[in-house]
Amino acid sequence: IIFIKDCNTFNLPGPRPLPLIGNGLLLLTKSRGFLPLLHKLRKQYGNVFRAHLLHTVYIVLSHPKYIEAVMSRNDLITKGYSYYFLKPWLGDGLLTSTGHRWRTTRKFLTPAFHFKILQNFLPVFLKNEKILIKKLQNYTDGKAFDTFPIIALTALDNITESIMGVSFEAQNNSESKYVKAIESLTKILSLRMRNPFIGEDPIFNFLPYKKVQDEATEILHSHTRKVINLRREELKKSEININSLNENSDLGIKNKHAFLDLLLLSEVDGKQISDEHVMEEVNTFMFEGHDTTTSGICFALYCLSKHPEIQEKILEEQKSIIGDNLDRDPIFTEVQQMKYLETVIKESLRMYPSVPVIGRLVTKDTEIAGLKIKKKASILVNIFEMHRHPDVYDNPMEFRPERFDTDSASSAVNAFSWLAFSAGPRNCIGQKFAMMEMKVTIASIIKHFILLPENMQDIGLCAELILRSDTGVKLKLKPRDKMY
Ligand code: HEM
Repeated sequence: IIFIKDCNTFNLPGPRPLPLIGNGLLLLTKSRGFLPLLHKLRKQYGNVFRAHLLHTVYIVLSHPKYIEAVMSRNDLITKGYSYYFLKPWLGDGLLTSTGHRWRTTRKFLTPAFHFKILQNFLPVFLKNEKILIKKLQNYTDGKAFDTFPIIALTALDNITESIMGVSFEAQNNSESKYVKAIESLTKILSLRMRNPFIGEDPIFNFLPYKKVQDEATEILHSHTRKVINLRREELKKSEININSLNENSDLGIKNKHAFLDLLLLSEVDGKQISDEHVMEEVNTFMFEGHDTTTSGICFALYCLSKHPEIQEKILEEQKSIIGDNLDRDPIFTEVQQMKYLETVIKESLRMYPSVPVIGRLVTKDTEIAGLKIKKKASILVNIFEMHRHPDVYDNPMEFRPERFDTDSASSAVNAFSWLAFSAGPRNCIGQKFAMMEMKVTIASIIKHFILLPENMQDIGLCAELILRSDTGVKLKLKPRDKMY
């Protein structure tokens, strides 16, 4: 009766809920079935539909008309129920927190991602890209291989050495417990998000998944503790203190390891930041800062492997910026000039957004684009579906970077129809960092190799917090002739 009342209250189309379980059975899919299921439901019920998971109503949006109305609001900043599952791992870090805690932390951390600080990370990305290129030389035997585990280590080194200011050289250790723990934990967390029964703590706590989750979380937390302790030791030995953090260098650049140093040395609301808060932010940024860019780089390489002509255009752009000696490292302003490469990355993030679905919780009765939404509803913004919606992008399955060429008359991309980095107050704080890292890494790979497609038809996309593939994001490599 409650569900029938709910259906009427929301006055939205959607599958008919069963007593108690709602649409729980319908949504019980394997990881690779989740995005196709949301696609099927969108086709059946339209750009906004509802589904019930036990006691929670989910409102799924797939069109900019509704999505813009949610993302641009300052009072819709609380994350949806699904983020609850992230708490044992990320606590109240920037991704999962809300209210005063989120506002003060966001304001305090934003300067750490200023472009003047980002310039200092270019040498880190260039150093790690060179180690990656050496490793990739071992994959030129003509066989297809999965790029994900290799790029994940590069991205992990990039985030730890830049914003954390410490080095573990994950790329030189082929087995990274950290990367493996993230993979198994995100699998369990996404299962809990999809499966309402496993989502319930009293059931989950008795399942073997709980033990796997606890073990993986401990591996991740102990790695984070190591990062923090190492940086603490280095700070003790160095001249850096709260006063030097606030001083600008000649270039107007604050301390280059601003992120972790800020957390360790500064005060918020008149108090030193607690150890627990520091842990939560470091866990959040280690995860958000490497798994997302890994997914972004791997799917971009995958798209490029199917488009030799686009690889050539990237190479042409590199020559026009760097000159004929492509072995020379780019400087910061040159990375910013790589506009064509940027359109390639945007187009690849359109088709393969690293974060395919995001959620918000409605904390008071409200109206969104003419829809009356009741308190406690959970909104799912289906970025993946919107990015492939034929009403939003013509021929959406065609890989066409020119869509994002701002000089071209045909580029008519509305600000809210490309949401790879989300938008509004809770957009991605690391987007400039990510774009620079992806440009540096992809440009270097294209300069050294020709990417060839692997013949498999089905890439088995899985929305496991981050977009992955259960078959691996595969391609083949051929060394590029040095004549360029
Ligand atoms: C291709 C790379 C990336 C993509 C596609 C991406 C995408 C996103 C998206 C869609 C959100 C919104 C999530 C939500 O509302 O649930 C987000 C938030 C966030 N991202 Fe990124 N991200 C990327 C890289 C990074 C990097 C490199 C960092 C850190 C250095 C980072 C740190 C964060 C944080 C901390 C948040 C939460 C921000 C807040 O709520 O205030 N991301 N990102």
